[in-house]
Amino acid sequence: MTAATVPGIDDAPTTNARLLSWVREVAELTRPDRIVWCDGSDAEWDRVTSQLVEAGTFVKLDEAKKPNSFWAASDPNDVARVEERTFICSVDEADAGVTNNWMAPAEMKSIMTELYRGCMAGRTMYVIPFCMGPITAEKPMLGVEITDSEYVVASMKIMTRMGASVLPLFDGPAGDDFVPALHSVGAPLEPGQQDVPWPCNETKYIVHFPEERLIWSYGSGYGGNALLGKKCYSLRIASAMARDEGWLAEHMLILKLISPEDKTYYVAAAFPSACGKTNLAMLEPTIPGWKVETLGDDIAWMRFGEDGRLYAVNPEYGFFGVAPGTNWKTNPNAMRTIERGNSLFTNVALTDDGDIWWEGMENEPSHATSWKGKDWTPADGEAGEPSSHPNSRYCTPMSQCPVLAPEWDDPKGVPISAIFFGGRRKETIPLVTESRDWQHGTFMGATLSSEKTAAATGGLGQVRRDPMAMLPFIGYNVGDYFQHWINVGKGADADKLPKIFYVNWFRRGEDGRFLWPGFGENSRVLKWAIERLEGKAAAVETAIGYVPTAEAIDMQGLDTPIEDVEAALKVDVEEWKTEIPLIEEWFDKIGAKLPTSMRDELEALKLRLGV
Ligand SMILES: C=CCn1c(=O)c2[nH]c(Cc3ccc(NC(C)=O)cc3)nc2n(CCCC)c1=O
Ligand SMILES: [Mn+2]
Repeated sequence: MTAATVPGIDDAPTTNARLLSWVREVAELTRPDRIVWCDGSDAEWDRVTSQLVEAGTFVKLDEAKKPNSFWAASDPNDVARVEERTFICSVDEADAGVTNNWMAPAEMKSIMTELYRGCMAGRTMYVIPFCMGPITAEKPMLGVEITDSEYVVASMKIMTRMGASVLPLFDGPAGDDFVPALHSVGAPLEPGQQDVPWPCNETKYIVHFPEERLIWSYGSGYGGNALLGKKCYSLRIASAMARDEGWLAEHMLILKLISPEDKTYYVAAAFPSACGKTNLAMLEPTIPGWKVETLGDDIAWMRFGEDGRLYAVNPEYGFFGVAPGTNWKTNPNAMRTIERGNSLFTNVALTDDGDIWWEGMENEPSHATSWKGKDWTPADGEAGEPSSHPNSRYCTPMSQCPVLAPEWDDPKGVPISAIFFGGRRKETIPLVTESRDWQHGTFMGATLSSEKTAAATGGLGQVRRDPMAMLPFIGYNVGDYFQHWINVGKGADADKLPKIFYVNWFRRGEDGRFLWPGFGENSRVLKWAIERLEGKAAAVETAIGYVPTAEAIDMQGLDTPIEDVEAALKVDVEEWKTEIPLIEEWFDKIGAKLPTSMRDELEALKLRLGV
């Protein structure tokens, strides 16, 4: 059987020659039993979700509790991004840099071609045309994911604009530049062989060929590895595009802040995973009269507008959020979004009455089915067996978010007034620090540090450098990435650039208690930052940047003792002196491609600290 005879090969709803020949080539190699061109319709959703229920991958939730929603359990060995199996296969190794795994493109292609050979036997090859960002953009950012996973088809309908709505674009000028993204779970089926609920392969490769704008993924069915429009396209490939074309593809939320005087400000913020980034994106401010609306919780593409300001769009169409810790206190808007249904829940607990539950959510069930498909009770939780995996996810349509900003789909994007970098540090780093200028702000982002989280496999709790929270997502050399940020600043009108701030919600006192109440109270920090932009708020110039005194923070209604706020804001020169060698170690690791201006910023910091 050649590709030409695969059922579905001629159902192509497009005349895009490049796409047709790529689909034929892949079908030739992977040998699927049939080809389905995805149209993103509700009928298609019903087909693939029913098939997943059939296969035992999905359990349909109670219609009254979560309409049109499903619980899914992955293979316990396929639960997170696999950073050690993620590669940037640039032509030159130097372009991958020290923070990426690299292999020569030709070698990687020969290895993966053999893995792909016949890998879709017994399966359906789905062709998913999608668009990252508004389809009305001047230059729609198109991609096509080929996959043999129904789970991916269902998830991509939530996370991207996909199917019939984007197809016409493939027959227009943007159609020539679509990013091909090939995915297989790597589990061919022999005739008559019974499938498993979560097919995957012990051998996993998540590979990017940046110069070709090409993505090859094999062996994992899990979100970050398999939904290729997200981390693979919108960050790793897009960051290489952005470097070449003079824009920014960043791991940032986008939120809209509305003051009591009805003034609007847009903020982008980068935090490593599990730092509460989605909670900030959907914040319920505690200070009267202030409102937050959401534009995105994970990725921001920022381009200069005619007025010289940076305009951000969110390339995604849904939220793929960390479930544990999400509840009616920490993120009521996320809870309201998922309550509306049309969502997928992976590696969370299934309650006996057909709903989902996870650690931190209200109303702990006395019995449930754990993410491993086993009986679970709170006693198991106490015995260290959580009901849900720490990296379990909800996948839900953005359009259902009650505080979604009306301009969420505006192809122009929104003008960014402030950029926040932040990490999870129990000491040294103050609650909020304003940068001296763009270059100093770039240094803050470049030296961002955070305690490790569950989103990636590996140790929990220790501090790691995570520049701009992009460490796992930079599609090229990290030193060149910093240089690109510096170049963006140089090419712009200084007073049109967003002001850069650094925040840390997680500082603890001697007794180990959190000094700052966080969550909705973070609106007080956002307010201070906005007032700084307006020249209305006070700050003290310190060795590390401009830091508010506790008095400069709006404390009305806050029952946190002012001593705690002062401790949260303290710049302890001695502590910072211990930070310097850690930064030097990080800069030495980057080596020759580290921009001299970053070295200069470090030397200037040492001077200001009296090191
Ligand atoms: C917009 C909110 C950002 N944010 C925070 O600002 C934040 N702060 C903290 C630490 C903290 C935890 C509990 C309390 N207080 C009580 C009463 O439990 C205070 C601070 N945790 C936080 N979290 C949860 C992090 C894990 C995902 C968080 O998301
Ligand atoms: Mn993320």
